[in-house]
Amino acid sequence: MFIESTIGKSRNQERKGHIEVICGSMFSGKTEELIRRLNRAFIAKQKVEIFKPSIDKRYHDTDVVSHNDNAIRSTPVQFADDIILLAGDCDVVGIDEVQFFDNRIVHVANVLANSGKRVILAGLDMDFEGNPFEPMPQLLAVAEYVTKVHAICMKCGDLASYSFRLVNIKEKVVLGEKETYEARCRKCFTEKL
Ligand SMILES: Nc1ncnc2c1ncn2[C@@H]1O[C@H](COP(=O)(O)OP(=O)(O)O)[C@@H](O)[C@H]1O
Ligand SMILES: Cc1cn([C@H]2C[C@H](O)[C@@H](COP(=O)(O)O)O2)c(=O)[nH]c1=O
Ligand SMILES: [Zn+2]
Repeated sequence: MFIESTIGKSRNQERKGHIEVICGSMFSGKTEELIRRLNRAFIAKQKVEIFKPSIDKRYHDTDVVSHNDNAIRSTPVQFADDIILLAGDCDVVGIDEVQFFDNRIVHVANVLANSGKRVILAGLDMDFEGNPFEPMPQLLAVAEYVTKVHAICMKCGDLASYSFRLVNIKEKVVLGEKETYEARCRKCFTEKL
């Protein structure tokens, strides 16, 4: 469990920026955990700005929505660099589906954290082939705090780290939910490859 006791100081105290990454497979609870942290920042009366890539319109045009229907308002952005201006003077920046941004998101996360903001990023660490999903490896490298969450394997009930694609499409980016992907453990993921 991620411990927040040393972070998220109130607005009047001196703030040190940092980067948190929440990663894992599909259905592992990344968005739930992002929403949980952001809601606690709201409760602490911190100024929070939330973004997602505009490509992600699965559940809602603007809101960040989890697979179990938790939602939080967000601003969709096309380019990672847009986030720097839009974040303004906020204390906390949350970004979901970071795997859909290009490598500029690494620079953007560093700029925001260097200016004193708490930056919380959630995204897939692996694609449907089990390869690292760029730019997540770079974000994991620059983050101060990394949380890997796990889904439940739909084949055997073990912990799952992989997102198995159920349809025969080879492009890396294919938006979808349960009809297109299922969470699997390493054994169940690899035996079907
Ligand atoms: N195979 C699964 N393992 C765990 N949770 C699942 C699974 N399939 C559906 N869910 C649901 O997905 C929710 C997590 O959704 P979400 O936070 O959107 O995940 P992520 O952002 O990692 O895709 C869980 O609380 C649960 O209700
Ligand atoms: C594995 C994989 C996933 N995607 C897409 C499918 C979903 O639209 C998102 C992941 O959403 P979640 O909040 O993590 O459930 O990414 C993809 O485009 N390519 C892939 O390889
Ligand atoms: Zn399994």
